[in-house]
Amino acid sequence: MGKIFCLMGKSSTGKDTIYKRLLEDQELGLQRIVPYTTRPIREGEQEGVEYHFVSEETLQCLEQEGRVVELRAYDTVCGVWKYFTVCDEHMNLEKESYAVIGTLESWNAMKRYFGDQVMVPVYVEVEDGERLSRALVRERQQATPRYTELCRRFLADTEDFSEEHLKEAGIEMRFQNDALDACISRIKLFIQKYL
Ligand SMILES: Nc1ncnc2c1ncn2[C@@H]1O[C@H](COP(=O)(O)OP(=O)(O)OP(=O)(O)O)[C@@H](O)[C@H]1O
Repeated sequence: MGKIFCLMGKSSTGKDTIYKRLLEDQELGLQRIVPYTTRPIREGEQEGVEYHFVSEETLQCLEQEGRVVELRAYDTVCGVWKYFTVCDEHMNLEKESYAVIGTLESWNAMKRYFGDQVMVPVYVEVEDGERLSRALVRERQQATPRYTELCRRFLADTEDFSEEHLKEAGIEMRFQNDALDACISRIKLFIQKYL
């Protein structure tokens, strides 16, 4: 049976960077779970790459079939957009293992759906001052930096990833992302024990 390795952590802890490197690693052979959304496709995006872009009707069908693993709905100025994970025909847990980036909420939902035997948490941490500094460097590079949103997320993280919430979610092991390569090596060794 394959595993699903779920990368979690506060904002700017390096989840996306680590995720890409893990997926590139041929020795691990981890697969991606392409998320679904009901938001319209944007220029430059491709169906099945960033997301599977589906209608509200398709979402309802998937829900009726019991295939929706977790769902988040956002009330935007363009209407309600839903982002969700589907256990679809592309998934083959008998043969493959997967990597995903998750929130604590999606982690809990995936655990309920796939069970403890399948789900493995990979929780990434960075000292707060360093994390804020990395977030700022990244935001400065954006065409329109959104510093208010950066601050909002930074503060929200404290509550979202409180020790209490981590304990409830059964997350004990932590990976410090100080030096990137060393952190990825530690995560790789950890993952290999399950494969
Ligand atoms: N070990 C590291 N040392 C220095 N910079 C790093 C390290 N790891 C990642 N970074 C940088 O920190 C920034 C945040 O990393 P990344 O975008 O991967 O984080 P994230 O956890 O996916 O963030 P978010 O959840 O906010 O999208 C990026 O600019 C990335 O290049």
